[in-house]
Amino acid sequence: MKTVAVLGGGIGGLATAYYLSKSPQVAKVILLESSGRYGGWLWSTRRSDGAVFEHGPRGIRPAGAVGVNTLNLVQDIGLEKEILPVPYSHNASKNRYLYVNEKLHKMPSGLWGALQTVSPFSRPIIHSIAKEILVKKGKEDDESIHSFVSRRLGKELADIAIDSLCRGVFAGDCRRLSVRSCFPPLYRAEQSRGSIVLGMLLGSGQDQAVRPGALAKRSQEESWAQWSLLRGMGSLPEGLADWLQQSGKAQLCSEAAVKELHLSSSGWEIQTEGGTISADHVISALPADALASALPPALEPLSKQAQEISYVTVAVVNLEYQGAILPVEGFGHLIPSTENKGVLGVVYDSVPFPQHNSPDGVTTRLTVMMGGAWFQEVFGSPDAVSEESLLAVATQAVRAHLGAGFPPSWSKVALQKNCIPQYYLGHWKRVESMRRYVAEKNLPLSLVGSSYDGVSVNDVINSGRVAVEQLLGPTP
Ligand SMILES: Cc1cc2nc3c(=O)[nH]c(=O)nc-3n(C[C@H](O)[C@H](O)[C@H](O)COP(=O)(O)OP(=O)(O)OC[C@H]3O[C@@H](n4cnc5c(N)ncnc54)[C@H](O)[C@@H]3O)c2cc1C
Ligand SMILES: C=Cc1c2[nH]c(c1C)Cc1[nH]c(c(CCC(=O)O)c1C)Cc1[nH]c(c(C)c1CCC(=O)O)Cc1[nH]c(c(C)c1C=C)C2
Repeated sequence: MKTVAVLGGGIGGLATAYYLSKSPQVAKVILLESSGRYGGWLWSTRRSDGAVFEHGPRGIRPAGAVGVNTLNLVQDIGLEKEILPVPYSHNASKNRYLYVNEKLHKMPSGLWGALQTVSPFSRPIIHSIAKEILVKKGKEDDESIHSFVSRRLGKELADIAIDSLCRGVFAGDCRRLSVRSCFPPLYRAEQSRGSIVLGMLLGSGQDQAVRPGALAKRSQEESWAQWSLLRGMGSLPEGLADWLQQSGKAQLCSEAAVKELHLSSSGWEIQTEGGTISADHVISALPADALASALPPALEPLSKQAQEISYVTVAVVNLEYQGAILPVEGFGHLIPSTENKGVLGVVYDSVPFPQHNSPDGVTTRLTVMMGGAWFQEVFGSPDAVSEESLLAVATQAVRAHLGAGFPPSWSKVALQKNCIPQYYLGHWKRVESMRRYVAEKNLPLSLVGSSYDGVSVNDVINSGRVAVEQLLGPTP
C-alpha cells in the first residue's frame, strides 16, 4: 500500500488518517477537506475572556470499548493534560430532566428511582422491567425504536422517555428510527437472551475489548461518566491535525472539496477543487450523500444506496446569562415531541463544565437544540429561516422552562444543516449491501464516519480504526 487518500476532515477522517499514519505499510496519507477548518461538527467558540461554547458535541463517554479507544488516542496525541472529567457522582451525571406538562421532572435513576412512582410516569419503572423478562422475542429483522420499547416495556415509556432520548441523541423520531442500528445492544439483548434485562445482566455478545492505556484506566478508577477538553471539543481535531502534520506521513489539504472519483488501473484518480490526486486506496469519511455525488456513474448502485441515507438539521443556540439562573442542577432537560415538536432539549453546560464559564463573575451557559426531524414542519426551510427567529424561540423556551425572566447577555445561533444521519428501518441492510458491493467489485474503497455504524464521536473514531485494521491488519 503506497498512498491512501482520506476524504473528509471531520473527526472520522482525522482519526482514520491517524491510524493509517501509524502503519508501516502506508507510505503517504492525503486528507482532503472541503472547508477551511478540520473537525466537521466538532466546533468550539473560544471567547477572548476565556469562555468556551460548543456548537456540536460537548461531552464524550469513556465507557465501553469505543470509549476506551478514544481515550487511548487522546493520550497518544498528548491531550491528556487538557481533559476535563465529569464523574458519575456529579450532579450532571445523576440528574437529567424531562419537560412534560409545562414542568421539569427528574428522570428516575438507580434502584430507588425505579421502585417509586415518579412523575410524569404513572407507575414505577420496576413494573415494566419485571414484566419485560416475560415478553416474547420479536420476529422482525428490524423494528422502530418506539415499537420495540412499547412491545417490551410499555407504551408510556416509549411515548415519553424513549421519544425524548431519541431526540437527545439523534434529534430524530423514535417512530422511524431503527432499534437495530441506533441501539444495537438492545437489539442484541433481545436476540441472544430474549430480554433486554437478561441481556444486560448476562451480557449479549459485546464488542471486542480494547486494551486501556493509562488515561482510560484513570477514567475507570475515577468513574468518569463523560469528559471534555479545557479549550473545548474543538481541541480534539486540532490536536489530531497537529499530530498528523508532525508525523511527516500525512498531507492535510483544506479547501480541497472532492468533486469526482474515477477508478484507474492502480486505484483512484480524485478530482478536487485544486487539481487531481492519485491514490491506491480511498477511505471515505464524507457524509454518505457527499460520497454519492462524487462516485463515478459506473458505481451507480453504490451511490444510489448512499443517497438514501437521510440527515436532519439542528439549530444549536448557545446562550449565556448573568448570574446563576438554573432552578435545578443537572445535565439538562429533554422535551418529548408531544410537548413541543420544535425544541428538542436544553443542555445546562455550566453544570458539567464550569471551567468553560467566563472567569468574570457568575454566569450560566446553556445550549438550546431545536429542529431535528421536525425542523421543516416547525421552522420551514433551513435555507430561509432567520437566526433572529431561532434565537427568539430558544430564549422563550429558557424563559418558560427555567424561569429566566431576563434576556441572555450573549448568544450565538449555529444552524447545523444535515448534521445527524438518521438510521431508519433497514439501515443495517443498506450498509451491509453497500459494503458487499464494494467487496464483490473489489473496489479499493472503505466507508467510515457517522453515516454508517454509529453517530457518537467514539463510534466515528472507532469506525476509522476498524476500516484501517480491515485494510492493513491491527494498528501498532
Ligand atoms: C449538535 C450536535 C451535537 C452532538 N453531540 C454529540 C455528543 O454530545 N456526543 C457525541 O459523541 N457525539 C455528538 N454528536 C455527533 C458527532 O459530533 C458526529 O456524529 C461526528 O462529529 C461526525 O463526524 P464525521 O467525521 O463522521 O462527520 P463530519 O463531522 O460531518 O465530517 C465530514 C467532513 O467532510 C467534509 N466534506 C463534506 N463534503 C466534502 C467533499 N465533497 N470533499 C471534501 N470534504 C467534504 C465536511 O466539511 C466535514 O468536515 C453531535 C452532533 C451534532 C451535530
Ligand atoms: C436535544 C438534542 C441533543 C442533545 N445532544 C444531542 C442532541 C441531538 C446529540 C448527542 N448527544 C449524545 C450523543 C452521543 C451518543 C452516544 O452514544 O454517546 C449525541 C449524538 C449523548 C447523549 N445525550 C443524552 C443522552 C442520553 C446521550 C447518550 C449518552 C449518555 O447517556 O450520556 C441526553 C441529552 N442530550 C441533550 C440533552 C439536553 C439531553 C438530556 C438531558 C442534547
